[in-house]
Amino acid sequence: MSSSEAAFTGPGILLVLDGWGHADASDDNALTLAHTPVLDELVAGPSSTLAQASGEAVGLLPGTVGNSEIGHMVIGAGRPLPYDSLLVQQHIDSGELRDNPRLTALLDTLAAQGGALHLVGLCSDGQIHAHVGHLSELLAAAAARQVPRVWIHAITDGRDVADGTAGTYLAQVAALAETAGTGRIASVVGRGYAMDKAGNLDLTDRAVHLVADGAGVEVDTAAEAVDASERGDEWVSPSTLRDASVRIADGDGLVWFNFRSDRIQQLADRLLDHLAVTGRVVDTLSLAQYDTRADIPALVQRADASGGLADELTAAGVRTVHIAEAEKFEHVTYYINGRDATARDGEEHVRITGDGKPNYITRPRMNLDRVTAAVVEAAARPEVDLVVANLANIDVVGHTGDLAATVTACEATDAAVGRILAAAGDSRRWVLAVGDHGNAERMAKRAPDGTVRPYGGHTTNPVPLVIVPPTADTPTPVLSETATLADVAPTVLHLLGHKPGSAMTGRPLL
Ligand SMILES: O=C(O)[C@@H](CO)OP(=O)(O)O
Ligand SMILES: [Mn+2]
Ligand SMILES: [Mn+2]
Repeated sequence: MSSSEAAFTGPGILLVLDGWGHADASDDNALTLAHTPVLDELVAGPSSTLAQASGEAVGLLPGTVGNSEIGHMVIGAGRPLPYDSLLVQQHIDSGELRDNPRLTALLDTLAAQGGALHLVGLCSDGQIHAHVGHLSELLAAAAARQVPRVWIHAITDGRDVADGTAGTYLAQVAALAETAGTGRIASVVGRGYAMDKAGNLDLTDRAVHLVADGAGVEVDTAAEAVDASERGDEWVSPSTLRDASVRIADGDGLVWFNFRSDRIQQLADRLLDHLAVTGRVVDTLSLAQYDTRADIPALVQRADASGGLADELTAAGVRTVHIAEAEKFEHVTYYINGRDATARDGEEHVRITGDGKPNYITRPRMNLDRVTAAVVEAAARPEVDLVVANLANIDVVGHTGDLAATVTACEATDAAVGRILAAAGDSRRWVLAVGDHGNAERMAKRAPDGTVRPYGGHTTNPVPLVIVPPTADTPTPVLSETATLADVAPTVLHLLGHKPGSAMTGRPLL
């Protein structure tokens, strides 16, 4: 029995530092540029290793950057899960998507009755919410079934891919439509409007009226809409193509091609509500399953993510408190529990909110102080066996692409981790700190045209995974060299004195 086994079993804190990736020091690594003495000491210690958090290690296509959804799902499941993007690609490669009976029925009805097909989704190859290759397959399917009119409602990115690339992707979409022999861009809108997930319905409704009614700035080309943006690709004003001036008509069809639900579902529900109240019946499908209020049939079903930490902890009667601010609340509850929002017996959810719509560049601390205080408070409760928390700053501020703000976010996170470690020591709790994917360690990227631009997106880098003993005099475990996010749940169960779940393929790291 290694010493760490005896000394470590007891209450703890599972702390996800969102966007905390590992890369060598460089002038675009906000984490190494920042003064982070606490994190530096953790990463340099013997109970620190690097965990793979992207690509096949977590159930993504090889070479695909990690993301918060799959990151938290795999942290909770204790095994890689085939993510929606991978499942969609498999259905495309096998021909199943094109022949999907739900899709062919919709397309054949449109062809027979002369209805238009509207395709709505994020136009980039970021692989976090969508991929233009999936749009290409839908265009080919529509062409094969002779749908008379196919309109593309393009959402521009600038967050999963470098800002300033939307024009390139829209040109690619036009070329894909040309190749498919059908499809034209009818509208263009930034994801800031179309993919808000924080309930800012004023933003969502701008996208609703654009897609449904063609209400937007009139432009002659999609590039004109992009070039007119004063706030980058994420905030391209809702723009309608003059020579299309499309509105969705009764009897048309609508297919959503984002494979990830959390940032498109608000638009999907609002748009379907608007169509319903304006008397338009529109057959709607989504590429993958959505968590919308409306029941939207999906072309590709999700992988089962049950049998993870939440199920195992509930079965063992372990009491947990899950804490995050709004930006990452679903991640430490719904996703980490295996896409299940139901709080288990013995599970408390604490959602920290702030005041108003923060500008993360001017407020890189976000609501970190409130989140930290909630973690410290939960850690002091002896009846709480496990605190599960997410500190959002490194990722959310990293997405601004602003290096200075992200450095500040890293430094604030470092101090917060120091406070949490002190609270853990006071209540003799171990801490497992881990990133869910990389982000801040790479804040610039060479664009296709060779220029180096700010980059706020995720990375394929491994993430630090550190275990801190409950007290200074407890032996410090030496962690194995290689790990993946699938090893977190088995390790947490081990640290709580339980064996890994039978569905888990990851293994305890000590
Ligand atoms: O903000 C988001 O929706 C994505 C990036 O598009 O990041 P994350 O996976 O960290 O939520
Ligand atoms: Mn994340
Ligand atoms: Mn992110």
